[in-house]
Amino acid sequence: MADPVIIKICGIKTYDLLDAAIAAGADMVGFMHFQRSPRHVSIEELAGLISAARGQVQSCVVLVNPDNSCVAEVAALGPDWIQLHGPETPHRVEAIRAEAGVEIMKALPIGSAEDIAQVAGFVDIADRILLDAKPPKGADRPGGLGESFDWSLLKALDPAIAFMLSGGLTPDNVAEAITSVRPLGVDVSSGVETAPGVKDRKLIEAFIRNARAAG
Ligand SMILES: O=C(O)c1ccccc1N[C@@H]1O[C@H](COP(=O)(O)O)[C@@H](O)[C@H]1O
Repeated sequence: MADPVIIKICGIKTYDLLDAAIAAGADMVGFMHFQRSPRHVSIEELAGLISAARGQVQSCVVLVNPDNSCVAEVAALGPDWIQLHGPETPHRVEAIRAEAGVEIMKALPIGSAEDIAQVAGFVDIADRILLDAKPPKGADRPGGLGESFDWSLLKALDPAIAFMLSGGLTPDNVAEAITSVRPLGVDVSSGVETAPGVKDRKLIEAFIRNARAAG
């Protein structure tokens, strides 16, 4: 029997919604530390949220092209994962992984067949790969826009490469995403919100229920 799909609820800002995601059966929760995100939380807030998650659900801090001091500050809080969601090169991912001493998930933007080719360069360097929709030109952030990409592009990916899928997932399309793409896991932010940065307990529950039913 295949392993159950990993479910990550990203962009959690409050203890209430952290509890809701845990109660609904999330495997991972994500906390954004990126000023331009509507889901941004400060280092002080991160400290509390990571502690509250510990032992209950895996925690993941999402950073965008962080400098060494940011990596050190976040790593000191003891998250299970750091997600790198910017234009970090394989060399930089390797350096951050060594510096942080926590597992690294590298997000890669997919918008065309050429984007598939870059994935292989990160497979032996990151602990996990996350494939997300490429943001439109001029977007003010590299993710969390609720946009999906053409999943059929993934047919060109080496089937031995395991990855998590994100970008525009919702309670309504997550089952189809799982059955057609067969990802290692799914990651959602906008699709379980009523407005940017405002998570909804019922949408989190519906997303996890529908993902579990499919996966
Ligand atoms: O959520 C954000 O604001 C964000 C900002 C910068 C980088 C990544 C961000 N979010 C990540 O984007 C994907 C997809 O999100 P969505 O479901 O399409 O809204 C997810 O991994 C978020 O962690």
